[in-house]
Amino acid sequence: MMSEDTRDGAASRTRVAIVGSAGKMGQALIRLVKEDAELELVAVLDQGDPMSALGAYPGAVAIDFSTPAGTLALAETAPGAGVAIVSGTTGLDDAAVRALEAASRIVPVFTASNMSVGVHVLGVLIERAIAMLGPDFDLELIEAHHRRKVDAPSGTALTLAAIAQSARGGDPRLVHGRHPDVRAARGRDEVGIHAVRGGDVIGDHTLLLLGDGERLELTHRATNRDLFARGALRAARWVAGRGAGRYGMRDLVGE
Ligand SMILES: NC(=O)C1=CN([C@@H]2O[C@H](COP(=O)(O)OP(=O)(O)OC[C@H]3O[C@@H](n4cnc5c(N)ncnc54)[C@H](OP(=O)(O)O)[C@@H]3O)[C@@H](O)[C@H]2O)C=CC1
Ligand SMILES: O=C(O)C1=N[C@H](C(=O)O)C[C@H](O)C1
Repeated sequence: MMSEDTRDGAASRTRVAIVGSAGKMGQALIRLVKEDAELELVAVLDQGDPMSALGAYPGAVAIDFSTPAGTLALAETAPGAGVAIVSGTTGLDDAAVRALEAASRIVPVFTASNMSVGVHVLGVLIERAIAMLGPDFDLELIEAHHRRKVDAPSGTALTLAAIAQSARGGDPRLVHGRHPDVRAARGRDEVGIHAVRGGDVIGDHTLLLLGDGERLELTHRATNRDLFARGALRAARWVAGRGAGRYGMRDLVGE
């Protein structure tokens, strides 16, 4: 754990700690926080650093892009430290999900599987398109990410699939990929979901709405990780000083 000295005049700035600081997102966040006059970087934590160090920064916001274990440790520590949470970590296990929920009864907890406003808008468009097209269009979601991503499907794909399932109604089941052993036509009440991994793809998400004689393709492509970092910093500014509770992109940008 490295502590950063508080600079003169820092009192009015939002103090942030970065969890997962040595990672791809952590590094982007540190760079952008240092460029932002409204933010003050007070601590950086990565694998092996004691989360208890957050106890020195009550009122700060911990921004977490790490792993399920990192998120769990943060969620267990932040309430006692009086630190708000902004977490973008995906592929969380039940323990981390439960710990975030428990933490939100004591401190503000902002979570989003994707901190891009564009992806939030994609979710709104998906909801609207499904409502307007009706049940005769088949829904298949495809995501692509870099070769180092460990969770699949992406958190974003799961969020968008849940939006699609809810908009379709009737409890359609999520079908992961198509397997050669399963010889069957596509069911009507399915949402297909497919993960592609390779190269340096930052993050692509497409919902195919496949009808008879026509199809729609709703796509978001991220071309830079700063996109997600900027969203997380906006969330950190927004969440600082709020009451305990659970918050997300809808609270930040509306709809
Ligand atoms: N919501 C969003 O908008 C976005 C979400 N993400 C998600 O954020 C997460 C991180 O992504 P990315 O930065 O690409 O991943 P990286 O693997 O590059 O970085 C994760 C970092 O967290 C560290 N870490 C592991 N365990 C802990 C722990 N217990 N405490 C603190 N730090 C820990 C890792 O250390 P070590 O390498 O030693 O394990 C690593 O330095 C992923 O879940 C990803 O899906 C990513 C981009 C956008
Ligand atoms: O691991 C990544 O890189 C990303 N993860 C998030 C996800 O799982 O949805 C968001 C973004 O697509 C990049």
